[in-house]
Amino acid sequence: MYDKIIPPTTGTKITFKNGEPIVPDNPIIPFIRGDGTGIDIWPATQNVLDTAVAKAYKGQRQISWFKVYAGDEACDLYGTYQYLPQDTLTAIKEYGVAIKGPLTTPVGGGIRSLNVALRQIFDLYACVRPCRYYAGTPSPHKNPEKLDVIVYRENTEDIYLGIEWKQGSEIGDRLIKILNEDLIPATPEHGKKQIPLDAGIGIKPISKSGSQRLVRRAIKHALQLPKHKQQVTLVHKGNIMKYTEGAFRDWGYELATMEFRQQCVTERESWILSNKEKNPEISPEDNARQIDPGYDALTQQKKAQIVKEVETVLNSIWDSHGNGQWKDKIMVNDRIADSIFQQIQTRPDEYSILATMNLNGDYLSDAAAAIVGGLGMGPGANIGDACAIFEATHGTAPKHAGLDKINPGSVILSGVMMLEYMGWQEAADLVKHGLGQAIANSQVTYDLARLLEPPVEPLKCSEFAEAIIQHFG
Ligand SMILES: NC(=O)C1=CN([C@@H]2O[C@H](COP(=O)(O)OP(=O)(O)OC[C@H]3O[C@@H](n4cnc5c(N)ncnc54)[C@H](OP(=O)(O)O)[C@@H]3O)[C@@H](O)[C@H]2O)C=CC1
Ligand SMILES: O=C(O)CCC(=O)C(=O)O
Ligand SMILES: [Mg+2]
Repeated sequence: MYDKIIPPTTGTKITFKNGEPIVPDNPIIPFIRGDGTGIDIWPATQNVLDTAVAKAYKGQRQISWFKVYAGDEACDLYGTYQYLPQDTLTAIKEYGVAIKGPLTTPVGGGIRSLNVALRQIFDLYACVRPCRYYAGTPSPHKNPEKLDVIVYRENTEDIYLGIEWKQGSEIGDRLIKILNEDLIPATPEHGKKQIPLDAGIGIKPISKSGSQRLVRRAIKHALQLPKHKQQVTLVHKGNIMKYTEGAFRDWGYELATMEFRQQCVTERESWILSNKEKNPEISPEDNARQIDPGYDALTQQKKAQIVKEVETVLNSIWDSHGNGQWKDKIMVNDRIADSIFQQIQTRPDEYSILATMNLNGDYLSDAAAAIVGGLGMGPGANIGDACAIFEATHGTAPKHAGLDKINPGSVILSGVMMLEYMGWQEAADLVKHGLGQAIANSQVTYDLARLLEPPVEPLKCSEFAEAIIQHFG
């Protein structure tokens, strides 16, 4: 079955039922060490996870790690350009749950991202990146503890599908010609627009099914959160990209109000309902005026549309959502992407789950991680219906590679997400506690040490892992 790797002789595989993992006490879990600082981070992570599992379950549960290869390490073993060998894909498919360090992607030319390829191959459509604050972590923000969000990033489409043509390539030029001469003129709303003849071209597909399965998972996750965090914000740049990003928003609302009608209320619905709660006699027109501040300046047709929206909401959900019942439902709202970048800084406590398309989520997860202490504190999970791969938000940080210096926190916390996904909450809690205590004691790596006031002597990557373990208690 395998060419150059041998699975552990003990342990069994994780299986899936209805999209959920069924985990034995001794699962075999493939891991990819990763390029660059992966060489430092992975041993530190494995040490912490194994010690936590041993302490929590006293030998009754244990992970059998299965080393598989990707990136530079894979080329060393399998030969030149063998960045993602079939062995690795076979192992992840067979064992279902895996964890990885970061992998290098060259800019401009060269191979396409191995990280993205893994997500696409295994259809890991939800990239889940929680950003929460650990007390004592230095941050450029005054109140970083107010940010407690989970970026739910669509992980398989958008421009990450990687369908693009280089400037000057034969097919790229043909495509521009067809668009300029045929397709754009045939679309009246595009007027006389033309694509510059010396452009590179990329395609941005956003599908209804892809958007809705992501939002479905985000809403299901919101249902598990404490009441005050039960909110899903659809993040988009739909004012500019109407049929991709705008459609993502519309499909998100459609899913929330069709599939989760009893559990969800949209922000606009909540305004309509609360207007009537405050003034039971309010006319649909006055209600419409209050939800749309520019109402009086609108055309008759637009006004009629909003009045109709008010009437429809009151007729369809007043009984189930009115009289304040909506306050116990999941709030689904939307924000324009550029605005959400400032909102998570200026009004962080107003947000919980941020459902995004691929590119926006990539940007937003780095930005949110920065608020709570930087990329060393940004874990992540790529989740599908029959597979999950856990990995940090950050990349290979090559300038720090091999120095036993980098912060392993993000991969360790990705391991925590994996333990929680497996239902091994006791071990996950030990790691979270140990990490929280280490940081609270200013036992931190260089990235956090340099921000502390006064600065402290940094721990090495491996020493930070040991400090976490010491604080298991
Ligand atoms: N999923 C993946 O595997 C990902 C892979 N990549 C790839 O990684 C490579 C390098 O990307 P790059 O743009 O440099 O981004 P990186 O995320 O690798 O690093 C950028 C900077 O972020 C800080 N940083 C990153 N990781 C940590 C950490 N664990 N602890 C503390 N600080 C950290 C460092 O800042 P400072 O030096 O200031 O301390 C580092 O120089 C590229 O090839 C890219 O494509 C990128 C993102 C994700
Ligand atoms: O794959 C890469 O090189 C970058 C991916 C990335 O930035 C991310 O997933 O956050
Ligand atoms: Mg990124």
